[in-house]
Amino acid sequence: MPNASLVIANWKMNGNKALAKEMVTSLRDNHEQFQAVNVVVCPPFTLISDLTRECYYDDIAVGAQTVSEHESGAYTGEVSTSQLKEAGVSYVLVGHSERRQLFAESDEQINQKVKATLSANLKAVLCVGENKSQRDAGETWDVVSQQVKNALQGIAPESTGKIIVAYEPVWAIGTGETATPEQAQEVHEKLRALVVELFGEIGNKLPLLYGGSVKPGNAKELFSQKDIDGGLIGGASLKTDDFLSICQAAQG
Ligand SMILES: O=C[C@H](O)COP(=O)(O)O
Repeated sequence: MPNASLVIANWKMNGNKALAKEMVTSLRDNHEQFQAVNVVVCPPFTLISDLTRECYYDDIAVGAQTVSEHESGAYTGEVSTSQLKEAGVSYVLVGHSERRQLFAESDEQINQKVKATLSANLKAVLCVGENKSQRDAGETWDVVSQQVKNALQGIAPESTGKIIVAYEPVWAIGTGETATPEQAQEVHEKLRALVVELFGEIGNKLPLLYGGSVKPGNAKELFSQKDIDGGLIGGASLKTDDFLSICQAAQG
């Protein structure tokens, strides 16, 4: 039976004002069906104010898809943690595989972004995951564990309450090829042990999300796995009905 606590929508470079309104209206109207689930929507920067304006009296939080590791200054095109905070953001995705691949974000930069996010008292959603060739070579856990260790280097256990880890196998992102619940659980179980090793017992409370072609049809089974506490949803979060079904599946 699913008992997932957190579902995050990542709209990537999609969406518009109409979708922002439609999504919030739909989540609001159906909220009693997923009361036990924290729902976060991460739109493009330009739609953050639309979402925060619509959500401010609801139990829906707004997130950003990335952030600068710098506080302010001559970084054309970047957005800082304090600017996000002022805009009403409470979650930040850090180290999404598209940022790593397409924008060459390094482990060191991701570590700085996690630190900047936590210092601003925002929640950091650290994204990790192996690509197809790494999985085929049997390197999944080496890759994932190293990404987690590098990103969380120097983070004090006191910050654990503001960290979420999202396991997103790159080969499952936007491909329709979901990790099986067993494949996902296998990595999540190791992730659970790793965060306990890094932070102590409090690591047992750190939410571990699965992402990668989560759909209404597979969400319930994925969310039923012991160490899967919710999902990071891409494509299906752009369709109001699908996203709603996934939020309902999280509650069980
Ligand atoms: O951040 C979300 C993930 O990249 C998953 O995307 P997807 O659900 O379209 O596979």
